[in-house]
Amino acid sequence: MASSCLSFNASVSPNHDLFRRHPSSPLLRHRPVLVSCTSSADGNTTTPIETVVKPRRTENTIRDDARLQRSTAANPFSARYVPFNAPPGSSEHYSLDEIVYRSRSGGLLDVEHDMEALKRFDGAYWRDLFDSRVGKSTWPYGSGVWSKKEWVLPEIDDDDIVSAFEGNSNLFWAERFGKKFLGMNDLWVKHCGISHTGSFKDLGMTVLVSQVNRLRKMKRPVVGVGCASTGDTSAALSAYCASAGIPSIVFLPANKISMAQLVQPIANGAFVLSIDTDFDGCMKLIREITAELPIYLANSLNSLRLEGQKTAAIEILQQFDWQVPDWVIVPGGNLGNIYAFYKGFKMCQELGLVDRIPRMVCAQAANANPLYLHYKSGWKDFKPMTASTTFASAIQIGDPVSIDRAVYALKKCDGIVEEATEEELMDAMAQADSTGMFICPHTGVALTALFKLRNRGVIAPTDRTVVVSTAHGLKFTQSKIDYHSKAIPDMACRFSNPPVEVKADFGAVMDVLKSYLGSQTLRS
Ligand SMILES: Cc1ncc(COP(=O)(O)O)c(C=O)c1O
Ligand SMILES: N[C@@H](CCOP(=O)(O)O)C(=O)O
Repeated sequence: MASSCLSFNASVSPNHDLFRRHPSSPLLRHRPVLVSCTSSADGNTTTPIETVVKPRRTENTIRDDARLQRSTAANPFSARYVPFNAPPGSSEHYSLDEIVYRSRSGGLLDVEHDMEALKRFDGAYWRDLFDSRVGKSTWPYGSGVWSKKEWVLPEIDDDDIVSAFEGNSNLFWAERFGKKFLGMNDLWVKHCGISHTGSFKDLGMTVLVSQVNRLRKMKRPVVGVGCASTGDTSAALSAYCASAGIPSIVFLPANKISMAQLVQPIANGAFVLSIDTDFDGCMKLIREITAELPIYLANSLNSLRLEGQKTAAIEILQQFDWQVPDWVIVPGGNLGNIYAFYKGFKMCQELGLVDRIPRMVCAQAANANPLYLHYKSGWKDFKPMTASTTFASAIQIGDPVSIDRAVYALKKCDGIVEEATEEELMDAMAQADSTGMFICPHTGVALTALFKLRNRGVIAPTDRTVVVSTAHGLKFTQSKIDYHSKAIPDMACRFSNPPVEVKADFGAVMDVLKSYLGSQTLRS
């Protein structure tokens, strides 16, 4: 039975930042106080632990502060690798300190948490704990990922964590876009791209690079960390590695990523290989290379990444004050993220923070749509494909490594797969931008899925719907320039807004302004 750790006048917790404030703090005087608990040997009862909150020394860094306040009590939480969707009775498992990406049978792995240990604390405990850490600068909980550390990498030492205080991204109420284009009143955009390196990959990379940092301190054979990338994984990997002083190696498909993405690993000092193939070709190569050389694999084939990415789902629930949205729409490429979202929602349900999970939609570009075709075939045979060029270049992937994870997640949440043509995704991006957003083409793919599901009446006007925006629009300005200058062959660019060229002359400027203002008056 889970025991609530809420009590009044309780002693302070050694484990949790909430209690790093002095207990007489006015903030704590009139509210229930979380206490940290140790478990009894039988695992059924929990006991509060007392700790002394030591005063901060001015020469301390936030890491020193965290070290000072650290608990001496044994950490009751743990996690390990198991085969993904293992058959009942399977005993195969690996320590997270092992370097392993595949199960014995060659299948995917998953990080399995000791759910019984986590269940000794009830949903209210976890909600309050996570809420108490938001908006603080306490190491490492100032990060939206590490504020959920017990559910992510419970055993890592805070000192080994490499974090840019990622996560805690804004959940934007898309009021005007929802009303104007969809007749919706409860549409939200989770801006995962407003982040350290401009995409949701930071959430997973902080976890992976932290674990690598730990492995290197343990003298495990990891000389560098490598990935194949369509531009966002490489940016995140190189930034987190640079911050920890770890060499990073990135395999990029030549001429297939944006200039802004290409310059990120270059600036962060990564060893950048521009390879004359597509992403799937790069992925195949990095898998072969990491099997031969002491280079740790950083793509989402490595299930550690998904532990960080799943916190975006927990964050959405938290931002809605633990109310569950009806729909969450995620653009999909290599297909790790859709499973990460499912896992985050599912853990919240299993641990009693919420009572249900949302339905999810995975949105793909029609030019790179192997999951969509698989879904349309009634989940019959999965056929990898050669993906064609798409403005949503970060999801130009034809042979996604996490196909099994994605299918599992979508089946479990009664999910849907949709696709977007180039014209649809570019129009949707322009429409969103015209209401004050500045989204990436991948988010345009997700918005197209929303348009289609609204038009078919699958998503109702009042359904609370979250569209996950996966990268910052500033990484993809060339696609916006092409669209607004109507420079795309066979595309009407219906929502383009090209600049008006005018002579440096008062009369000429007056003329164009009068005509513009007239058109505005007529429209309103
Ligand atoms: C901006 C962006 N959106 C969406 C995705 C798709 O995520 P996933 O590969 O986890 O499906 C990626 C990467 O693949 C991406 O970089
Ligand atoms: N969009 C990704 C593609 C690789 O995905 P990953 O999640 O497996 O690393 C990128 O930016 O490289």
